[in-house]
Amino acid sequence: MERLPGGRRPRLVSSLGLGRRSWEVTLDEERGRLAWCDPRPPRRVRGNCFVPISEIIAVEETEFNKKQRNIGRWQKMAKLHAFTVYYVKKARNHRWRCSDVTFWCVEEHLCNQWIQALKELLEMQKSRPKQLLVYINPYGGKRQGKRIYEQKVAPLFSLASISTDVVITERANHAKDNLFEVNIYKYDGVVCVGGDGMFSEVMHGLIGRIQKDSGIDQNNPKASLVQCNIRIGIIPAGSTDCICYSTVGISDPVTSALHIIVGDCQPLDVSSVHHNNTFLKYSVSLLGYGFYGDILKDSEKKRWMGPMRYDYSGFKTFLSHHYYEGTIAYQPAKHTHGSPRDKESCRTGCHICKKSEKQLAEQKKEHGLKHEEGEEEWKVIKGKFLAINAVNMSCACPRSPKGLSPAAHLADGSADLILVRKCSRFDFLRYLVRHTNQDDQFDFPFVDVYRVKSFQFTSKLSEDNESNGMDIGKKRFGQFCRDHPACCCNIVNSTWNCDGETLDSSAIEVRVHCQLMKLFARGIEENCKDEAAHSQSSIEQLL
Ligand SMILES: Nc1ncnc2c1ncn2[C@@H]1O[C@H](COP(=O)(O)OP(=O)(O)OP(=O)(O)O)[C@@H](O)[C@H]1O
Ligand SMILES: CCCCCCCCCCCCC/C=C/[C@@H](O)[C@H](CO)NC(=O)CCCCC
Ligand SMILES: [Ca+2]
Repeated sequence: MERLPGGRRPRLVSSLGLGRRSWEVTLDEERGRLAWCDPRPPRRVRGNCFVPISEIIAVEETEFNKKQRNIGRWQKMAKLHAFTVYYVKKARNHRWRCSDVTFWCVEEHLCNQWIQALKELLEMQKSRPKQLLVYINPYGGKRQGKRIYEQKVAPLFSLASISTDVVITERANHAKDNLFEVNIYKYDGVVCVGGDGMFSEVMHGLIGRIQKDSGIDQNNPKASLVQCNIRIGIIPAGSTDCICYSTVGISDPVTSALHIIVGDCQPLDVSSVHHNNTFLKYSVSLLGYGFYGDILKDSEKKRWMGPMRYDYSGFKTFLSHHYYEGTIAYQPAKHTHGSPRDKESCRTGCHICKKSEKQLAEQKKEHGLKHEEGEEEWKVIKGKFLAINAVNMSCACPRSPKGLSPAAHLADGSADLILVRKCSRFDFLRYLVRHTNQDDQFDFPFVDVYRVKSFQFTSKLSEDNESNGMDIGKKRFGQFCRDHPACCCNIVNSTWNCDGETLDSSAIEVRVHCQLMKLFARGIEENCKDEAAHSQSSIEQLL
């Protein structure tokens, strides 16, 4: 066997046919890649290509005649043997596609040797799922979930030899209830086909099931929750698909399916939301009061409009320009090094999230499962707000590719609390427009942003009701402030939008749980010029 530079020993090096030419193909186990190079490349064509083994989807013996173009004299001289390697091809804007390359040779045993070596290496990729539980919401987004799964995702899972149990949901909460009944521990992951609402259901089912099995009471706001190690994969087929977009960089079913196949793992912070020692919900993307709560409440009546409902209700809510009075108390996130005003965003392998992971592991070692509530200071803010948004991630989505808080981290154990105070309609519009361009949306005197590990909110109305008893008269006399009829000050409460679902209570207590769950994703990759993608395009010129 030949030696590579530095005396390293490749697993296999052979001269194999690719198209009409003979290539030197190397399976380099140490560098973890399959490489092929043309010893005599035609002018202006680069003759080196490689695929990381971690991004190979499958390898299959190929019936040569079916797959190949005319390869000239070789075909006439002997029976040829071939194998095809399916791999991830990275395209623009974080989009992944399944590409393939077929190598051929005359000796059957050489072909088999290659297939076996590649299969052995794929078997060694221990983070790849073998068995998945799939929930499909047939009514999410544009009602394409079932078609998307059957046409785009299932064939890839089957190519990668992943076996699946598929449940097509028949009602809301079907998936969540089902996760309390099935043996979840036999699966390497759970896949949801739908939008953020469907993801939320599956997350509640999984986290809830793990706490139940571990004897943790979710109603205790101070409980130290048990991490969920069964990863969730999101095949986007909803209206906003913010969680998929913010963790993968694109909302595209094939890209997400490939991240699942290669066994990516992205930890995710989860916020628990309580009211009066009662558990309400978990949130991973947006907890929004005021503007986003009102949009959601209005849009729920317009579900039949599909994804367009958010534009319609967004416009209506913008015109109504309601603001709400209340008090926020928060604990700053001192453990994390970033700030919401950072220019750098959370990306694959983020060092800030890695630090939090280390801290979490140390905490666990020291205190076991016991929760250590730091006696850290609470800061209190009273005011009139158009929007109160708490985000655990950037909340990037196709409507706003940089999101509500562009520098928020996926797994640092903190949330960004954004307070948009009473301002004119024009200023609020300027603020919204900055979500769609490169300007800083926090650079306004009426916008404040804090990185927090927990917060509480009470509306003025519930504070007044608590101190005076329920003032029914106030409610009956219409919903606007009687002292200032034109001021848009709303004496009824807004609603909390919790990852796209409304909460029943306006007074809430929120705590961020660092890396409580994991996704089949790797965060957003830096936009580097990908060497492999370059080489691949030159192969295509050759074939
Ligand atoms: N078979 C079903 N019938 C009715 N509702 C369902 C069914 N299956 C799931 N649901 C519910 O539908 C809600 C919305 O689903 P989903 O998130 O997939 O779509 P969406 O609302 O269009 O997208 P997004 O959440 O991204 O805005 C979920 O909260 C889920 O509980
Ligand atoms: C003049 C143009 C101004 C445009 C401004 C655009 C700003 C868009 C920011 C979008 C932020 C989305 C946050 C994600 C929230 C999800 O958890 C939730 C569930 O899917 N979606 C909504 O509540 C749906 C929320 C829909 C908001 C429109
Ligand atoms: Ca976070």
